[in-house]
Amino acid sequence: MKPFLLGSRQTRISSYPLDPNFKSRGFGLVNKFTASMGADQLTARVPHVLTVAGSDSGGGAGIQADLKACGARGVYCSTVITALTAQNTAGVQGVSIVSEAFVEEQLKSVLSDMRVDVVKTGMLPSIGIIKVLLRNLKEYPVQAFVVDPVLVSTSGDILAGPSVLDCFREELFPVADIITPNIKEASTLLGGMEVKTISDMRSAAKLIHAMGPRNVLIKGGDLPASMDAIDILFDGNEFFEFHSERIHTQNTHGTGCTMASCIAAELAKGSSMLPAVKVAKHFVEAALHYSKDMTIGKGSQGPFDHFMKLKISSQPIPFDPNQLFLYAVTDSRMNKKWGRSMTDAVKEAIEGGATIIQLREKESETKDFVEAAYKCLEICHEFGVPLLINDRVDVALACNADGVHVGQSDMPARVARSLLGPDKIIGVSCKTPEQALQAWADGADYIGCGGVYPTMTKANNITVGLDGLKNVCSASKLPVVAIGGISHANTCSVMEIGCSNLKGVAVVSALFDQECVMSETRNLHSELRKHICRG
Ligand SMILES: Nc1ncnc2c1ncn2[C@@H]1O[C@H](COP(=O)(O)OP(=O)(O)OP(=O)(O)O)[C@@H](O)[C@H]1O
Ligand SMILES: Cc1ncc(CO)c(N)n1
Ligand SMILES: [Mg+2]
Repeated sequence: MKPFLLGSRQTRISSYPLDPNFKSRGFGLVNKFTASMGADQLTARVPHVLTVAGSDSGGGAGIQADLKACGARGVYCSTVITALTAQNTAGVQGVSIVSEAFVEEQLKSVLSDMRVDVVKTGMLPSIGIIKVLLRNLKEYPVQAFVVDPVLVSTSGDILAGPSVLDCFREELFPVADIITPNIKEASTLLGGMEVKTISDMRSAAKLIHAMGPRNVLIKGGDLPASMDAIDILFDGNEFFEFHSERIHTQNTHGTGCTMASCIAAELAKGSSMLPAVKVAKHFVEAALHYSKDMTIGKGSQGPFDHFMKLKISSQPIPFDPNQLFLYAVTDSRMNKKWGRSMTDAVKEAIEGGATIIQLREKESETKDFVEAAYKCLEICHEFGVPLLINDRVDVALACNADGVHVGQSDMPARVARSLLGPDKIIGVSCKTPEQALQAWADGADYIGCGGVYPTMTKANNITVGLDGLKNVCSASKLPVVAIGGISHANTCSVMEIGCSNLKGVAVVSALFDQECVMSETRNLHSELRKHICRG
């Protein structure tokens, strides 16, 4: 990924909206609600973008893109719908324009009640709707006004006819803090002027700036496919070029709406214009990259995944207590001793029957750990086996592992849960009934109890014995896996303590400090199965 090439000199862009010198173009710095707010309310404020745009039934562009972009960027988004479109991945099949009166009713409902920081517009299909909007913004001033002059969809369908062009140029643009035309829109706004190169984009930005907006961003998504995706920002003094790698995908439906919403969201959070555009550009690039192979419909142009969560491979494997049956914990020192990579160790253990894997890496650099964890996750998911990371919540997040295992002196399970969300697996090492109850209260999924027997793997570890294990199991509301010095030889004694929530054994040396990981895992698996048969 290439760095952004921002202009060599950094011109002053009004630091917005926290800079008291900043004056929004059209609607003044202070919204009625801000002025009447106490300090307490200000500290608890939620950044808020109101989008005034059309609905896309396909969910990729328009209002739906705006909601998702703001949600992904941590900003509240309210919506005033100007038109309904029947739209999908093939194009626009129909448009139904909302009446001016009802657009006004929606505007009043939102603006008279909520504190809106930034208004962003998309599809504004009639002069009447534009005028209603401008009138209401005068009555309810906001801090910034972002205009995406939507005219034609990428599929070539008209979303706002030529009749609105004069009103755009004469009334809307002069009060906008930024307008964000794509190449075709820039050309149309300039009476058909050719916009095909970076140099054309610069000329167009300058000419459109003369129509009155504070900033003009010409988006280059539709430049020839061989070029990087380059956008040009002109603030009246200086040009800034934003370069990103062109992602080879058809899933670009809604990139423009998303870009403008993301700029609006950053402004609502208090950013100034230049960093807001930069963040928006990064966001669109990352989301396109993530979604490049996604399929939603039969048509040629798909939407992208704003939350970057839809890929099957990124879905965590849900927790099932039976996964604790044969719990393999890899050990970096043992792998080194036997000349194995972490991935080889994981693969062999899974092929031998391991039902869950934990990576316990005490030695390698974080970069190498993350890289190896990625590869292990791929292998684990090929077999439907969850992958947990010992101690390192950061590594689990970075490689999107299925969860973590934390000890009593690691990150508290409650904090890990808030960072990892409700779906990831969290295990906690416990030696006492009190710790087991705490783990349950903190939102853990299972307990690792031990050392059951003395072990060389963990220095200075207190051995709780079979009695300690029994105490923890009896007190625990969570499933338990026994750990510490467990091998083929003593597995039966462990599993026969008579606690139904003891679901399996976790092993390190018995699998990995051995010549053949796969056959040792297989042997242990058959030993465990004997217990099931008896139980
Ligand atoms: N294939 C791509 N790879 C990387 N960035 C892209 C790609 N296509 C578009 N972009 C970027 O996405 C943003 C939106 O630009 P684009 O020119 O596609 O807007 P648009 O035509 O208004 O979008 P749409 O009409 O699909 O909502 C810009 O930052 C652009 O550079
Ligand atoms: C509703 C709507 N707004 C904007 C666009 C432009 O992407 C679209 N395709 N549909
Ligand atoms: Mg486009």
